[in-house]
Amino acid sequence: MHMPIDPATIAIRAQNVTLSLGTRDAPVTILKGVDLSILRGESVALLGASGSGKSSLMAVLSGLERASGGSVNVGGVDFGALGEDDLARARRGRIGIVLQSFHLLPTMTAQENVAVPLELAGHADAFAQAAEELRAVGLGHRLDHYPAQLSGGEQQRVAIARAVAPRPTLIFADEPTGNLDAATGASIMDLLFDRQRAAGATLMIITHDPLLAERCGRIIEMRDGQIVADRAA
Ligand SMILES: Nc1ncnc2c1ncn2[C@@H]1O[C@H](COP(=O)(O)OP(=O)(O)OP(=O)(O)O)[C@@H](O)[C@H]1O
Repeated sequence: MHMPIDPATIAIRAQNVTLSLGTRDAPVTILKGVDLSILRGESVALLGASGSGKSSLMAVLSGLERASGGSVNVGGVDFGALGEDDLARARRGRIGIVLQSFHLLPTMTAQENVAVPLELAGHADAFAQAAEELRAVGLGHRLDHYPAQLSGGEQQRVAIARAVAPRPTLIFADEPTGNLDAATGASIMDLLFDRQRAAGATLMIITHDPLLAERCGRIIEMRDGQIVADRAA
């Protein structure tokens, strides 16, 4: 018998999501009706050819981009029903994002980079907690270093510490190992899974690496703005 899924266990529900960008005269339809439910605690790999819409889907699911049609519900919150301020508030502390090119603030130390989202989320002891998070990713000896003084792998560790520090329920990673050599990338993935488990978070990773995808619990494949495959890894 098909059991209905308890809504409390659903981290993300997307229904018939479309996304059109470009100009009014030359609109480009990027997402063409995406239906997707992701359970709390799942780890999901998003695969697909370049231009298939992976980053766009992640942008919509993380509230960075608004869907043109359909609905996006994250943790029971309907993103489409929220104004800009409420959407920003809903995202803060709930969603952590790790990107391929790290996106650390160059004028801030590692500790300051990690402390910023904690301060925004209202943590009184943001700096002490940031140091703790950096120790958890093996960078306790690099607190006062600026991004330019860190290797790519170290910068990605800082970015992961920053993303997970506010204890988000959702972690999105867009090709988090894309700029790293294979060995460094593998250790970064170990770390990401470790921090996901520690936070009890749901994880979605965009990757071109089939081996990395197999380490996730579920693999979703996109083609031309649609989901064409969805299976357990
Ligand atoms: N602002 C925009 N205006 C118009 N088209 C866009 C815009 N942003 C993205 N696109 C187009 O949408 C399509 C999907 O892009 P997206 O970045 O989501 O793909 P992707 O699967 O993540 O690709 P990659 O693996 O190369 O990062 C591409 O054809 C891209 O050119």
